[in-house]
Amino acid sequence: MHLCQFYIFIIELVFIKTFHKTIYIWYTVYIIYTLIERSTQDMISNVNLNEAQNIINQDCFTNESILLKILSNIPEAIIVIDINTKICFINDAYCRLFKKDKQEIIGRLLSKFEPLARIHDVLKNGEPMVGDISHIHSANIDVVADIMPLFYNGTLIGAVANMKNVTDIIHMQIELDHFKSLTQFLKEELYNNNSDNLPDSFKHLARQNKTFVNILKIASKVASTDASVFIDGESGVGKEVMAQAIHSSSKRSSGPFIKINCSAIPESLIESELFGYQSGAFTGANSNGRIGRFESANGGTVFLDEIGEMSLSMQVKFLRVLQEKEIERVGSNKKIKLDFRLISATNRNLEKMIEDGTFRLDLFYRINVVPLRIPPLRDRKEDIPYYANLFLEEMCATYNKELTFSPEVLRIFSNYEWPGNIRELKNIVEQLAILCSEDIITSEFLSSKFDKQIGSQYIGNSSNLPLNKLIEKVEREAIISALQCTNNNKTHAIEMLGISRRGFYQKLEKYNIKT
Ligand SMILES: Nc1ncnc2c1ncn2[C@@H]1O[C@H](COP(=O)(O)OP(=O)(O)OP(=O)(O)O)[C@@H](O)[C@H]1O
Repeated sequence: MHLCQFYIFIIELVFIKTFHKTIYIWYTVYIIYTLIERSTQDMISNVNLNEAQNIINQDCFTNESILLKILSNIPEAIIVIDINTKICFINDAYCRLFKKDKQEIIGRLLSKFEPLARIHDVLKNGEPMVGDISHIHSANIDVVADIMPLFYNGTLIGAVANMKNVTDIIHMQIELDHFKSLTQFLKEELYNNNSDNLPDSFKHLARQNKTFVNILKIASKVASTDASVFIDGESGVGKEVMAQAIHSSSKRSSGPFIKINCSAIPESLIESELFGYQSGAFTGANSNGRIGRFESANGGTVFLDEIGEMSLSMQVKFLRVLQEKEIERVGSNKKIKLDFRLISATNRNLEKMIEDGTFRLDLFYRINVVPLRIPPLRDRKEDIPYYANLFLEEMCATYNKELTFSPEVLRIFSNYEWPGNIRELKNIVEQLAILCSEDIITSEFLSSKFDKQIGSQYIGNSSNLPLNKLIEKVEREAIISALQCTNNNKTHAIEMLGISRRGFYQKLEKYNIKT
């Protein structure tokens, strides 16, 4: 449709409108119909093959004016200058990009108003420049350019450049680089192993195991942010303990820590449990209404435990709350804004559940901003004596006793697999503290599940060694173990081993044990 046709259309419309509404509508339909018809005819004439063939037969593609027309219509900005930098040709895209008028610029010297343009370098050395990205000062834009020298009979006579505006891309690239280095910096900060000592809330959670100490360092750093943390690990490894430590060392520590055990809430009660309800919301509801778990976590931390046990319908409800950070109580349509930090945990493989279609990927992304994987106790054996002594101290305080472990028991504990992890260890220590009638807990008090470890604690698979070698091996391991149990306190280790101080130091030297 031509522009003038469009104007006629408007004038006709305005004119007729002053007469009558019905005529106006019919006339509008008529005008639109005729315009569509006319423009269709235009299109057909545009693709008139005979006419096109005639033009081609006139050798149009070698015709200078047609070639210039083609150049003019190319969407990339094109400029041709001669050896003196005089501008000989620019196309329409160039005028648009640099906001220049053809008449104003043709014949002028480019070196006068764009002295730093790369095209001057091509004029100097006759070498092409391909994919060159540069900033054009006069237009304050960034362009990517291909610049070719123009030779005539071997003599350099000028250069041609075609350019594309990449200002937005360059800005995006700069932003991307900025965020890349920021992410890198934050990653290094987060995972930096040589960081300062752990804050108090994390200190007591581990002693020697490097992997776990590093996890604690990450957790302590992330605690100061509001990022969602996702903790996974086998049952009893200490996921809830970790969540508590993060909360305690966060800026929300004075706020509530609300645990929601996803497997413990029946599907029918979920909404009222989580979101609360208004008075009279349903039969049997408390007449004063009740606030839900999310609302009671306001200003603090929500710990979503066993998140892998959630039904898909429950996941949808959770996702909405996490996205919008607002809830509606059952029986009310008033939205309540909430402010809480989310820590979730599971002992299930969520990646596998996503593959199986039983866990939503979008929910996974929302909860899993900083992942923390807690290793099982069998992979951090060096801390077993520490945990055992820590729990024994607690139990002694509870049951008003004074007990210690014999080194042998601590060695047995260190060799056991602990399928129930720290929870199992804590339970065993409590049982022993209750049952043991003597000051020192020896292997006699251990249940039959430790029989394998009792039998092989020193010998292991070395029973084919000659006796003197076997004794040396057992001695060496007993000393190392006593040192581990006492956290390298030599006086206590000597007491545990029941040997003289002199004998202890001789053996340290003999077995090359570094303390
Ligand atoms: N690092 C630790 N230091 C001291 N006690 C710990 C530590 N980790 C765990 N415990 C103790 O072990 C027991 C189990 O810990 P917790 O409940 O945090 O484990 P969990 O991984 O959340 O278990 P589940 O997956 O079954 O919910 C608790 O009694 C806890 O006090």
